[in-house]
Amino acid sequence: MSDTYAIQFNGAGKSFDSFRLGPIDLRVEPGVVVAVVGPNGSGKTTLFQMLLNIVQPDEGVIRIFGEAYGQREVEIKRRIGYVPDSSYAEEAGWRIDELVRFYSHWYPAWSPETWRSLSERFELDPKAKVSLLSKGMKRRLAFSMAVAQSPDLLVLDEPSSGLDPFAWRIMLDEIRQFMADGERTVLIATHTIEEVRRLADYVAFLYDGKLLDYRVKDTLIDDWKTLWIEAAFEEAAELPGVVDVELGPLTRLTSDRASETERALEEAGIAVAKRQQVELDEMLHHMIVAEKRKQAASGRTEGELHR
Ligand SMILES: Nc1ncnc2c1ncn2[C@@H]1O[C@H](COP(=O)(O)OP(=O)(O)OP(=O)(O)O)[C@@H](O)[C@H]1O
Repeated sequence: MSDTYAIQFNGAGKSFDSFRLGPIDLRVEPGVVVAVVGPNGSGKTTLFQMLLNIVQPDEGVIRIFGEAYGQREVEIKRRIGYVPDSSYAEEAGWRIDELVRFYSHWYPAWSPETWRSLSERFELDPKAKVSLLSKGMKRRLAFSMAVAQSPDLLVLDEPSSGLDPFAWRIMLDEIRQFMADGERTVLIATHTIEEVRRLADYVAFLYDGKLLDYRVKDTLIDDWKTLWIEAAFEEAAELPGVVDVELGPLTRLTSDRASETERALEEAGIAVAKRQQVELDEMLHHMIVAEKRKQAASGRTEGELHR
Protein backbone atom coordinates (compact mmCIF):
# COMPACT_ATOMS: atom_id res chain seq x y z
CA MET A 1 0.00 0.00 0.00
CA SER A 2 1.22 3.44 -0.82
CA ASP A 3 0.40 6.73 0.81
CA THR A 4 2.14 8.60 -1.98
CA TYR A 5 -1.19 9.85 -3.24
CA ALA A 6 -3.50 12.28 -1.49
CA ILE A 7 -6.43 10.77 -3.39
CA GLN A 8 -6.85 7.49 -5.23
CA PHE A 9 -9.97 6.39 -7.05
CA ASN A 10 -9.50 2.79 -8.19
CA GLY A 11 -12.40 1.90 -10.44
CA ALA A 12 -14.80 3.70 -8.09
CA GLY A 13 -18.37 4.05 -9.28
CA LYS A 14 -21.90 4.67 -8.18
CA SER A 15 -25.18 3.99 -9.94
CA PHE A 16 -28.42 5.82 -9.35
CA ASP A 17 -31.68 5.03 -11.17
CA SER A 18 -30.92 7.25 -14.14
CA PHE A 19 -27.26 8.16 -13.69
CA ARG A 20 -24.04 6.26 -13.40
CA LEU A 21 -20.77 7.76 -12.20
CA GLY A 22 -17.57 5.96 -13.11
CA PRO A 23 -15.79 3.70 -12.92
CA ILE A 24 -13.33 6.46 -12.06
CA ASP A 25 -9.58 5.90 -11.99
CA LEU A 26 -7.73 8.91 -10.69
CA ARG A 27 -4.58 9.49 -8.68
CA VAL A 28 -3.80 12.86 -7.18
CA GLU A 29 -0.39 13.51 -5.67
CA PRO A 30 -0.15 15.79 -2.63
CA GLY A 31 0.68 19.47 -3.12
CA VAL A 32 -1.46 20.17 -6.17
CA VAL A 33 -4.69 21.93 -7.06
CA VAL A 34 -7.03 19.86 -9.21
CA ALA A 35 -9.92 21.60 -10.96
CA VAL A 36 -12.86 19.34 -11.78
CA VAL A 37 -14.83 20.80 -14.66
CA GLY A 38 -17.93 19.50 -16.38
CA PRO A 39 -21.43 20.57 -17.33
CA ASN A 40 -24.40 20.49 -14.93
CA GLY A 41 -25.25 16.95 -13.94
CA SER A 42 -21.90 15.47 -15.03
CA GLY A 43 -21.27 14.02 -11.56
CA LYS A 44 -18.92 16.49 -9.84
CA THR A 45 -20.90 16.66 -6.60
CA THR A 46 -21.41 12.88 -6.58
CA LEU A 47 -17.66 12.39 -7.07
CA PHE A 48 -16.93 14.67 -4.12
CA GLN A 49 -19.59 13.01 -1.99
CA MET A 50 -17.97 9.64 -2.70
CA LEU A 51 -14.65 11.11 -1.60
CA LEU A 52 -16.26 12.24 1.65
CA ASN A 53 -18.03 8.88 2.07
CA ILE A 54 -21.39 10.68 2.07
CA VAL A 55 -22.24 8.54 -0.96
CA GLN A 56 -20.77 5.03 -0.80
CA PRO A 57 -19.38 3.66 -4.07
CA ASP A 58 -20.97 0.43 -5.26
CA GLU A 59 -17.77 -0.63 -7.01
CA GLY A 60 -14.06 0.04 -6.69
CA VAL A 61 -12.01 1.54 -3.89
CA ILE A 62 -11.24 5.08 -2.76
CA ARG A 63 -8.15 5.85 -0.70
CA ILE A 64 -7.30 9.13 0.94
CA PHE A 65 -3.72 9.56 2.11
CA GLY A 66 -3.41 5.85 1.39
CA GLU A 67 -6.29 4.83 3.64
CA ALA A 68 -9.74 3.52 2.79
CA TYR A 69 -12.75 4.47 4.87
CA GLY A 70 -13.81 1.86 7.40
CA GLN A 71 -12.71 1.96 10.98
CA ARG A 72 -10.71 5.13 10.32
CA GLU A 73 -13.52 7.34 9.03
CA VAL A 74 -13.24 10.00 11.76
CA GLU A 75 -9.44 10.30 11.43
CA ILE A 76 -9.64 10.56 7.64
CA LYS A 77 -12.44 13.14 7.72
CA ARG A 78 -10.53 15.28 10.20
CA ARG A 79 -7.92 15.76 7.49
CA ILE A 80 -10.47 16.98 4.93
CA GLY A 81 -12.01 20.46 4.76
CA TYR A 82 -15.21 20.26 2.74
CA VAL A 83 -17.28 23.05 1.27
CA PRO A 84 -20.41 21.35 -0.09
CA ASP A 85 -22.31 22.71 -3.07
CA SER A 86 -25.19 23.84 -0.92
CA SER A 87 -25.04 25.36 2.51
CA TYR A 88 -24.83 22.94 5.38
CA ALA A 89 -27.57 22.58 7.96
CA GLU A 90 -28.21 25.90 9.58
CA GLU A 91 -28.06 24.62 13.10
CA ALA A 92 -31.25 25.69 14.84
CA GLY A 93 -30.90 29.44 14.72
CA TRP A 94 -27.24 29.51 15.81
CA ARG A 95 -25.00 32.53 15.52
CA ILE A 96 -21.69 32.24 13.70
CA ASP A 97 -19.65 32.16 16.93
CA GLU A 98 -21.84 29.37 18.33
CA LEU A 99 -21.54 27.33 15.16
CA VAL A 100 -17.77 27.80 15.11
CA ARG A 101 -17.43 26.79 18.77
CA PHE A 102 -19.38 23.60 18.10
CA TYR A 103 -17.64 22.80 14.83
CA SER A 104 -14.06 23.54 15.94
CA HIS A 105 -14.46 21.02 18.76
CA TRP A 106 -14.42 18.19 16.18
CA TYR A 107 -11.18 19.25 14.55
CA PRO A 108 -8.05 18.88 16.67
CA ALA A 109 -6.01 20.92 14.16
CA TRP A 110 -8.51 23.83 14.18
CA SER A 111 -6.61 27.12 14.00
CA PRO A 112 -8.23 30.02 15.91
CA GLU A 113 -5.74 32.39 14.22
CA THR A 114 -6.73 31.26 10.73
CA TRP A 115 -10.41 31.52 11.64
CA ARG A 116 -9.91 35.04 13.05
CA SER A 117 -7.98 36.19 10.02
CA LEU A 118 -10.44 34.69 7.51
CA SER A 119 -13.57 35.86 9.30
CA GLU A 120 -12.11 39.37 9.36
CA ARG A 121 -11.13 39.32 5.71
CA PHE A 122 -14.57 38.03 4.75
CA GLU A 123 -16.29 40.44 7.15
CA LEU A 124 -18.21 37.70 8.96
CA ASP A 125 -19.94 39.09 12.04
CA PRO A 126 -19.63 36.48 14.83
CA LYS A 127 -23.00 37.56 16.25
CA ALA A 128 -24.86 37.15 12.94
CA LYS A 129 -27.45 34.38 12.71
CA VAL A 130 -26.31 31.74 10.22
CA SER A 131 -29.83 31.13 8.89
CA LEU A 132 -30.21 34.82 8.01
CA LEU A 133 -26.95 35.14 6.06
CA SER A 134 -27.13 35.79 2.32
CA LYS A 135 -26.05 33.02 -0.06
CA GLY A 136 -22.64 34.62 -0.62
CA MET A 137 -22.06 35.18 3.11
CA LYS A 138 -22.86 31.50 3.72
CA ARG A 139 -20.23 30.55 1.13
CA ARG A 140 -17.72 32.86 2.84
CA LEU A 141 -18.52 31.16 6.15
CA ALA A 142 -18.31 27.61 4.80
CA PHE A 143 -14.99 28.34 3.08
CA SER A 144 -13.49 30.03 6.17
CA MET A 145 -14.49 27.17 8.44
CA ALA A 146 -13.09 24.54 6.07
CA VAL A 147 -9.71 26.32 5.88
CA ALA A 148 -9.58 27.01 9.64
CA GLN A 149 -9.75 23.25 10.19
CA SER A 150 -6.15 23.21 8.85
CA PRO A 151 -6.93 20.21 6.66
CA ASP A 152 -4.45 18.39 4.45
CA LEU A 153 -7.07 18.15 1.72
CA LEU A 154 -9.54 20.89 0.83
CA VAL A 155 -12.55 19.78 -1.21
CA LEU A 156 -14.43 22.74 -2.64
CA ASP A 157 -17.67 22.21 -4.53
CA GLU A 158 -18.29 25.36 -6.59
CA PRO A 159 -17.07 27.56 -3.73
CA SER A 160 -17.36 30.79 -5.69
CA SER A 161 -21.03 30.37 -6.58
CA GLY A 162 -22.73 33.43 -5.09
CA LEU A 163 -19.49 35.21 -4.15
CA ASP A 164 -19.05 38.84 -5.23
CA PRO A 165 -15.86 39.65 -7.16
CA PHE A 166 -14.23 41.12 -4.05
CA ALA A 167 -14.84 37.98 -1.95
CA TRP A 168 -13.83 35.84 -4.94
CA ARG A 169 -10.39 37.47 -5.05
CA ILE A 170 -9.93 36.91 -1.33
CA MET A 171 -10.88 33.27 -1.77
CA LEU A 172 -8.31 32.76 -4.55
CA ASP A 173 -5.67 34.45 -2.43
CA GLU A 174 -6.52 32.26 0.57
CA ILE A 175 -6.35 29.10 -1.54
CA ARG A 176 -2.89 30.13 -2.73
CA GLN A 177 -1.81 30.77 0.88
CA PHE A 178 -3.27 27.42 1.89
CA MET A 179 -1.12 25.76 -0.77
CA ALA A 180 2.03 27.60 0.24
CA ASP A 181 3.47 24.86 2.47
CA GLY A 182 3.68 22.58 -0.57
CA GLU A 183 2.09 19.45 0.93
CA ARG A 184 -1.58 20.33 0.90
CA THR A 185 -4.02 19.36 -1.80
CA VAL A 186 -7.11 21.09 -3.20
CA LEU A 187 -9.90 19.60 -5.27
CA ILE A 188 -12.18 22.25 -6.67
CA ALA A 189 -15.30 21.83 -8.81
CA THR A 190 -15.94 24.93 -10.82
CA HIS A 191 -17.75 26.44 -13.80
CA THR A 192 -15.45 29.49 -13.67
CA ILE A 193 -12.70 29.10 -16.24
CA GLU A 194 -10.77 31.99 -14.71
CA GLU A 195 -10.52 29.99 -11.48
CA VAL A 196 -9.04 27.05 -13.38
CA ARG A 197 -6.62 29.32 -15.17
CA ARG A 198 -5.43 31.00 -12.01
CA LEU A 199 -5.35 28.09 -9.58
CA ALA A 200 -5.21 24.66 -11.15
CA ASP A 201 -2.17 22.45 -11.64
CA TYR A 202 -4.30 19.66 -13.08
CA VAL A 203 -7.66 19.63 -14.81
CA ALA A 204 -10.14 16.74 -14.63
CA PHE A 205 -12.87 16.85 -17.28
CA LEU A 206 -16.06 15.08 -16.30
CA TYR A 207 -19.02 14.39 -18.55
CA ASP A 208 -22.00 12.10 -18.09
CA GLY A 209 -20.33 10.40 -15.14
CA LYS A 210 -17.12 9.69 -17.04
CA LEU A 211 -13.67 11.13 -16.55
CA LEU A 212 -12.84 12.24 -20.10
CA ASP A 213 -9.36 13.54 -19.37
CA TYR A 214 -7.04 14.27 -16.47
CA ARG A 215 -3.95 16.25 -17.31
CA VAL A 216 -1.46 18.86 -16.16
CA LYS A 217 -3.05 22.18 -17.10
CA ASP A 218 0.06 23.51 -18.83
CA THR A 219 0.26 20.35 -20.97
CA LEU A 220 -3.34 20.86 -22.03
CA ILE A 221 -2.58 24.41 -23.03
CA ASP A 222 0.45 23.27 -25.04
CA ASP A 223 -1.38 20.36 -26.68
CA TRP A 224 -4.57 22.18 -27.69
CA LYS A 225 -4.23 24.85 -30.37
CA THR A 226 -6.33 26.55 -32.98
CA LEU A 227 -4.39 26.81 -36.24
CA TRP A 228 -5.28 28.83 -39.32
CA ILE A 229 -4.02 27.77 -42.72
CA GLU A 230 -4.34 29.65 -45.98
CA ALA A 231 -5.48 26.69 -48.08
CA ALA A 232 -9.06 25.41 -48.26
CA PHE A 233 -7.79 22.02 -47.18
CA GLU A 234 -10.69 19.55 -47.37
CA GLU A 235 -8.67 16.66 -45.91
CA ALA A 236 -7.72 18.64 -42.80
CA ALA A 237 -10.14 16.64 -40.66
CA GLU A 238 -8.02 13.53 -41.32
CA LEU A 239 -4.84 15.04 -39.89
CA PRO A 240 -3.60 13.70 -36.53
CA GLY A 241 -5.09 15.55 -33.55
CA VAL A 242 -7.66 17.53 -35.50
CA VAL A 243 -11.01 17.64 -33.69
CA ASP A 244 -12.73 20.41 -35.63
CA VAL A 245 -12.41 22.10 -39.03
CA GLU A 246 -14.04 25.27 -40.30
CA LEU A 247 -13.46 25.99 -43.96
CA GLY A 248 -13.30 29.62 -45.06
CA PRO A 249 -10.89 32.07 -46.70
CA LEU A 250 -8.60 30.75 -43.96
CA THR A 251 -9.21 27.19 -42.81
CA ARG A 252 -9.50 27.01 -39.03
CA LEU A 253 -8.36 23.77 -37.36
CA THR A 254 -8.70 22.84 -33.72
CA SER A 255 -6.23 20.22 -32.57
CA ASP A 256 -5.66 18.40 -29.29
CA ARG A 257 -2.16 17.34 -30.46
CA ALA A 258 -0.99 20.57 -32.05
CA SER A 259 2.65 19.60 -32.61
CA GLU A 260 1.62 16.44 -34.51
CA THR A 261 -0.88 18.40 -36.57
CA GLU A 262 1.73 21.00 -37.41
CA ARG A 263 4.22 18.31 -38.42
CA ALA A 264 1.64 16.75 -40.76
CA LEU A 265 0.84 20.16 -42.27
CA GLU A 266 4.52 20.81 -42.82
CA GLU A 267 4.91 17.45 -44.57
CA ALA A 268 1.95 18.38 -46.81
CA GLY A 269 3.69 21.68 -47.60
CA ILE A 270 0.99 23.81 -45.95
CA ALA A 271 2.05 26.81 -43.87
CA VAL A 272 0.35 27.79 -40.62
CA ALA A 273 -0.69 31.44 -40.81
CA LYS A 274 -1.71 31.87 -37.19
CA ARG A 275 -1.92 29.90 -33.92
CA GLN A 276 -3.98 30.50 -30.83
CA GLN A 277 -4.52 28.84 -27.46
CA VAL A 278 -7.78 27.00 -26.97
CA GLU A 279 -9.88 28.05 -23.99
CA LEU A 280 -10.66 25.34 -21.42
CA ASP A 281 -14.42 25.57 -22.00
CA GLU A 282 -13.84 25.04 -25.71
CA MET A 283 -11.70 21.97 -24.96
CA LEU A 284 -14.53 20.59 -22.84
CA HIS A 285 -16.99 21.30 -25.66
CA HIS A 286 -14.90 19.31 -28.15
CA MET A 287 -14.37 16.45 -25.67
CA ILE A 288 -18.13 16.23 -25.13
CA VAL A 289 -18.81 16.22 -28.87
CA ALA A 290 -16.26 13.40 -29.31
CA GLU A 291 -17.75 11.43 -26.39
CA LYS A 292 -21.27 11.81 -27.78
CA ARG A 293 -20.04 10.56 -31.16
CA LYS A 294 -18.36 7.61 -29.46
CA GLN A 295 -21.53 6.80 -27.50
CA ALA A 296 -23.66 7.07 -30.65
CA ALA A 297 -21.23 4.80 -32.54
CA SER A 298 -21.14 2.19 -29.78
CA GLY A 299 -24.96 2.37 -29.60
CA ARG A 300 -25.05 1.68 -33.33
CA THR A 301 -22.59 -1.19 -32.96
CA GLU A 302 -24.66 -2.72 -30.16
CA GLY A 303 -27.79 -2.20 -32.25
CA GLU A 304 -26.14 -4.00 -35.17
CA LEU A 305 -25.06 -6.86 -32.91
CA HIS A 306 -28.60 -7.30 -31.60
CA ARG A 307 -30.20 -7.19 -35.00
N1 LIG B 1 -29.08 10.54 -4.38
C1 LIG B 1 -29.31 10.53 -5.68
N2 LIG B 1 -30.28 9.77 -6.22
C2 LIG B 1 -30.51 9.73 -7.55
N3 LIG B 1 -29.82 10.47 -8.46
C3 LIG B 1 -28.85 11.26 -7.98
C4 LIG B 1 -28.54 11.35 -6.57
N4 LIG B 1 -27.52 12.23 -6.41
C5 LIG B 1 -27.21 12.67 -7.64
N5 LIG B 1 -28.00 12.11 -8.58
C6 LIG B 1 -27.94 12.34 -10.05
O1 LIG B 1 -26.59 12.29 -10.43
C7 LIG B 1 -26.38 13.17 -11.54
C8 LIG B 1 -25.13 14.00 -11.28
O2 LIG B 1 -25.40 14.96 -10.30
P1 LIG B 1 -24.25 15.85 -9.63
O3 LIG B 1 -24.93 16.73 -8.63
O4 LIG B 1 -23.17 14.96 -9.15
O5 LIG B 1 -23.75 16.70 -10.88
P2 LIG B 1 -22.82 18.00 -10.92
O6 LIG B 1 -21.80 17.77 -11.97
O7 LIG B 1 -22.33 18.32 -9.55
O8 LIG B 1 -23.86 19.12 -11.42
P3 LIG B 1 -23.89 20.72 -11.20
O9 LIG B 1 -22.82 21.32 -12.06
O10 LIG B 1 -25.26 21.07 -11.69
O11 LIG B 1 -23.71 20.99 -9.73
C9 LIG B 1 -27.65 13.98 -11.69
O12 LIG B 1 -28.36 13.47 -12.80
C10 LIG B 1 -28.40 13.74 -10.40
O13 LIG B 1 -29.79 13.78 -10.60
